Amino acid sequence: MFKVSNATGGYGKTIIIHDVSLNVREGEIVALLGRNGVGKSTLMKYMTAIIPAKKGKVEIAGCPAPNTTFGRARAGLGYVPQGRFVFPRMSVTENIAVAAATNGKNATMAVEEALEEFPLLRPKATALAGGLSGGQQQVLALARALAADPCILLLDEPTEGVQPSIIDEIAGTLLRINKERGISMLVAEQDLDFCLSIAERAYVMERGTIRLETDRENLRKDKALQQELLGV
Ligand SMILES: Nc1ncnc2c1ncn2[C@@H]1O[C@H](COP(=O)(O)OP(=O)(O)OP(=O)(O)O)[C@@H](O)[C@H]1O
Repeated sequence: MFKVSNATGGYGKTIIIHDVSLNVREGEIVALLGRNGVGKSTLMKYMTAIIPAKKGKVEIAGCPAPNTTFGRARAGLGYVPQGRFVFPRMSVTENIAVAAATNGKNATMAVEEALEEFPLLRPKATALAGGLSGGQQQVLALARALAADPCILLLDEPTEGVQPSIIDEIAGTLLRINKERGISMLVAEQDLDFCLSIAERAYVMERGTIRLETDRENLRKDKALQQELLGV
């Protein structure tokens, strides 16, 4: 349902990702693992058309993806970037309303749905997003992405800067959304345990390429692989 073929791109003349191909099937949660700097975020920026493609193609729900970031969002590609990038000077509800507008959704309804789905945001509804904790901003970034009704969600290091006690909650939330709404997910991470708790399948990146594709059981068992590719 989401497919990337021969993705090659980077910044200016510097190519960071080389011939990357992967797919996420309907209803699946797939991890994109790799050490710092291997190109996970760059690949996500390629998928969302934030950086231009030198080569390769992206398909969303079986159709060629539009060329622009906005077009891809409208085609059903949701994105929670690394560092979350909530709009800090907007309130929680304004952050959600802006995202709903992307898809021509009724903003009031989208805000109510989000507050229903993520009750911890309700007491903060009128607070500025910039004043929330890391975990709360992560939840807001997720709520914002969901407000546009994506069919596939890309999450870039959702556990980064989040207290360990909240990481399990984020895992539970992603599993619930996946199950209840059937949204497929690709999750870029360095946190192996987090990935093992949510993803059935994983791609492991090394130096801008996919080094291997594996499943949860193999990844869990293969300590040598964990050490070599992830340093854990
Ligand atoms: N805006 C940019 N301009 C130039 N080079 C960049 C830019 N962003 C990232 N890079 C380079 O691209 C390479 C891959 O970085 P990227 O952030 O994609 O890796 P990553 O696997 O997501 O790592 P991390 O876990 O640290 O986010 C690195 O060498 C990085 O220095």
